Amino acid sequence: MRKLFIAGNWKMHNGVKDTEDFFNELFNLVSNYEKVDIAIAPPFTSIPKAVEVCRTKRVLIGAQNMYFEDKGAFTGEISPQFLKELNVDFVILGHSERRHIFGETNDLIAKKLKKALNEGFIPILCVGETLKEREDEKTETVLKEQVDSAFNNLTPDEAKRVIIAYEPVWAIGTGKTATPEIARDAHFFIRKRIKELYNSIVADEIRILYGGSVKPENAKSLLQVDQIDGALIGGASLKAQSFAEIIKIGMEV
Ligand SMILES: O=C(CO)COP(=O)(O)O
Repeated sequence: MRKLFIAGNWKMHNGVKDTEDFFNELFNLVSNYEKVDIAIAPPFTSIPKAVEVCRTKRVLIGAQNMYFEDKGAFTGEISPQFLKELNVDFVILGHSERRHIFGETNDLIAKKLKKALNEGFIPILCVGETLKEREDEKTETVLKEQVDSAFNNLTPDEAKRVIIAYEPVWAIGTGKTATPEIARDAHFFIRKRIKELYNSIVADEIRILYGGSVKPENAKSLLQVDQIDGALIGGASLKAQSFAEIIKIGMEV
């Protein structure tokens, strides 16, 4: 049985003060959430505050990106060692904004994924097609390329530790959510591919989250789908109230 993973990706929102306020409010709204895993990826500069205020809580704190080298002349990049110093639990890799705004390639993402696993982080690998790719009926081709490239160099034990987030680019920040059927088909395809690359044990264990305009209003219909093992939430994770509502829905499905 895969435990639901409810994660917030704050993107470039919530500085230190807003981070502290968010968690204070969240812990007032939800105290009992042992049935699900909760995770938040704040901006780098808010991570120490998030780790501090969550010290006695069961909330995973993550980074939104990471480089694959430990140190060197890589202006603007963040070393996995620096994240370890901050006690970061997980790292989001290959988010569509990294792929499409900052030009990250499948090859670069694969290197980061291997490094994240070597350093003991839980990686959340994001995959997903653009609207044009979906309209051109290339969704499965794109997902296969992204998955194959990322897992190319991973052992079965490493593969099991990866969390995949299916985030169709056309559903991110647009208010257009994939229907539960579209999400289920994509998750099923990804899990089938993992089974072909490894075996059914890895495929059954790996968690696949859905991301793209998840909100309290649609969370139930998505989270109750058997193939959907949680959510990676952007906009609706910025406010404690809406994130708490989604956690409560996750506890009930
Ligand atoms: O990109 C996302 C999470 O990583 C989804 O963002 P929204 O929930 O704002 O659509």
